[in-house]
Amino acid sequence: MFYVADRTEMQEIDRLTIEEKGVPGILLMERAAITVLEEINSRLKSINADRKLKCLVVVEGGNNGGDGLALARLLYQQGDIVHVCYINGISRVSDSFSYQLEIAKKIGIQVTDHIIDSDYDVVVDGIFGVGLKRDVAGIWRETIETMNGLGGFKVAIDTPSGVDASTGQIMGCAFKAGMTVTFGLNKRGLIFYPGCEISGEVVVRDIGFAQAEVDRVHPVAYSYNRDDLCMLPGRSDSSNKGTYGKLAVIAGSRDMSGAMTFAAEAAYRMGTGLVKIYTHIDNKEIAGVRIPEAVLMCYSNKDEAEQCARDAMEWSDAILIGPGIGKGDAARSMVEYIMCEAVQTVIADADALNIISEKPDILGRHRGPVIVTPHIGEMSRLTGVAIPDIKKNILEVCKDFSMEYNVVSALKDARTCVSDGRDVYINTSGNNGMSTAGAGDVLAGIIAGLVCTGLGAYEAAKLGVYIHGLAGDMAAEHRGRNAMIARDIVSAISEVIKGAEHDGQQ
Ligand SMILES: NC(=O)C1=CN([C@@H]2O[C@H](COP(=O)(O)OP(=O)(O)OC[C@H]3O[C@@H](n4cnc5c(N)ncnc54)[C@H](OP(=O)(O)O)[C@@H]3O)[C@@H](O)[C@H]2O)[C@@H](O)CC1
Ligand SMILES: Nc1ncnc2c1ncn2[C@@H]1O[C@H](COP(=O)(O)OP(=O)(O)O)[C@@H](O)[C@H]1O
Ligand SMILES: [K+]
Repeated sequence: MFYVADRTEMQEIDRLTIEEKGVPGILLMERAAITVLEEINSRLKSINADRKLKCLVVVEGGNNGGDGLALARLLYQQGDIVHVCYINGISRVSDSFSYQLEIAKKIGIQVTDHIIDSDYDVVVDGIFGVGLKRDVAGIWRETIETMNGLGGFKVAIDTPSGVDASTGQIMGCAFKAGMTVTFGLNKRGLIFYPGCEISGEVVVRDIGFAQAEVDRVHPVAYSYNRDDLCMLPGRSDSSNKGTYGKLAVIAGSRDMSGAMTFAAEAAYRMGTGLVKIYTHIDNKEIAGVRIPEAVLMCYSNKDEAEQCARDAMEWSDAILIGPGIGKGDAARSMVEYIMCEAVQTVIADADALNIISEKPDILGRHRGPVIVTPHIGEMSRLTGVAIPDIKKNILEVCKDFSMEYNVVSALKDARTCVSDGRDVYINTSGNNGMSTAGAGDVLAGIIAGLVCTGLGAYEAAKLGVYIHGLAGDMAAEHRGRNAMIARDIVSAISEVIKGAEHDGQQ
């Protein structure tokens, strides 16, 4: 697990380290510059350590610029050719910046207020870091556009200037980096789109912030890496299929049979003991062929659908409802009954969410844990917030919705967020090949499977989203991002989780 900071959290960690622990800011700045130097050297001088680089370092008068000046000095002292462009447009110049500027000038680095056109090997952006507060315009915009037009290896210090460190939104215009070296913690703006697309390779380097300060600030957002697969529930030698849960999948309708099979198979692949599919009678044959491991109960009218919902409630340990059920009377009646009566964990996806959005009070009446898995369009219907506004604030929307309804929400997008209303997981696995029909049904099945095999609702949703992305990455490796389809994601689940399997108590 690693924390992902926003602007204010990072500024507070800076402040606590400097003011309360007494670590001089200038010391942090030197470490920051050394880490960027190391990253540049390891990429451009690994074959020939004597290679002389022609470097442009563009700075403004804040601490990001101070980092830039310290880096310029280190490059110069190791024998590279360095030109510094100091824009000199902001009125409040930081003390550390002034200090660095004095040294730079004294040791003979050329500093001008404009970019000298040349063939640079390295172009460094030390204009704005986490202090960026408003849209980039005027002289700053012109400078960034000029820098984007230059060749060479583009390096951003801490954040590319113009990227909002908290949201990843572009503030008017932004430096397009090949690498961003960011300090202490990763930043939300370097993970969310479009910020992540222009940050290039993101390298997170420690520069001496104390863990105690990070813990005190306790950033709201975090993400997983492969070590977190150890959270997968273990399997016990003395188990039987009842040990790993009974999952009711209420899915599929007359015209939609794929959703139920994707979800059911994904749940089985995650280790669920028994899956029972409740679906329209027209899907009976296809379910038997596509997923013979599942038990089946079918309905052909609203009364029978209601019987199915009652059976699901009595029989199962967890209920997944929604994929492909449509919005007919039978579906509405099942959704309302399950959402209001179930005491076991309910995973509500797809059409269940569309039905709920017409009667949102249903969601407030749940008796057991609820996980909702809307994509942005479904969240827009649930909240009435326009899609572009959700996209800009996906983390807050996810957190606020979860808090309002006391549910776990997995708000699906290229960077899915999962929240329980208190903190937020940001997912970094997955790829654009997953923008394919049925990928969401697979996710719902994976999460349901994790609930059945023993995880709590919040952990199941977070780990499920992470595993789903890894399976998508594996599918892309096998098939390519164009050709992969939802079934390939299901097939890849076993490859993702088999390395992390362990024995354990249930
Ligand atoms: N604290 C530390 O000692 C350490 C900090 N470190 C480094 O410092 C960075 C943070 O430094 P920072 O807080 O000085 O802000 P920074 O990003 O340099 O911005 C400068 C100023 O720009 C201005 N401004 C904002 N938006 C603008 C706009 N659109 N157009 C025009 N002007 C705009 C705004 O000033 P304003 O005009 O609002 O008064 C702002 O104050 C951090 O990312 C890391 O690299 C590390 O070395 C570790 C130690
Ligand atoms: N560009 C992308 N990068 C990462 N994940 C993606 C991308 N596009 C889609 N996904 C993931 O694929 C799934 C698509 O779900 P959804 O939109 O509900 O599809 P469907 O309704 O067709 O099943 C989500 O989990 C989403 O996060
Ligand atoms: K920068």
